[in-house]
Amino acid sequence: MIPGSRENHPSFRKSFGFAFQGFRFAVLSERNIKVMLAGFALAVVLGLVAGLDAVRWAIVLLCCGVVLCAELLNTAIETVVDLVSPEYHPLAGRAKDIAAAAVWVLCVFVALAGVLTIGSALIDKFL
Ligand SMILES: Nc1ncnc2c1ncn2[C@@H]1O[C@H](COP(=O)(O)OP(=O)(O)OP(=O)(O)O)[C@@H](O)[C@H]1O
Repeated sequence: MIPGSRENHPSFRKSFGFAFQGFRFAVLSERNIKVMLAGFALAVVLGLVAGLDAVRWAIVLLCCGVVLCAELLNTAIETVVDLVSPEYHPLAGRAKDIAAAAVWVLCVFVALAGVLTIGSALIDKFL
C-alpha cells in the first residue's frame, strides 16, 4: 500500500499488473537483463539438444530464475540509490557496487552449475 494513502491494498490482478510493469521497465531499460535473457534462451536450446532429465531441467530453470531475480533486485537497489542520492556520494557508489557484485557472484556459481548440468549431459550424449 502506498504510505499515507487511504486506499485499500490493490487487488491481486492489479498487483500482478504493477509487477509486470516493473518487469517490462527493467527489461527495456537494463542491458544486463537482455543479455541474461539471451543466455537463458541459449541454456534452454542446449538443454533440449542435450536431452536433460527432469532434475537437470529443474536445476537449470531454477538457476535462470534466481539470476533474473537478483538482477531485478539490483536494478531496484540502483533506482532507490538514484532517488536518495542523485549527487555523487561514495556510499551511494559502494551500495551500487556491492549490489552489482552480488549478481556477479551468483552468475559465476550459476555458470559452474550450468557446465555441470548441461555440459555433463552433452558429454554423455555425444561422447
Ligand atoms: N550517486 C553515485 N555516487 C557515487 N558513485 C556512483 C553513483 N552512481 C553510480 N556510481 C558508480 O557508478 C557505477 C555505475 O552506476 P550505474 O548507476 O550506471 O549502474 P549500472 O552501470 O547501470 O549498473 P549495472 O550494470 O549493474 O546495471 C556504480 O557501480 C558506482 O560505482
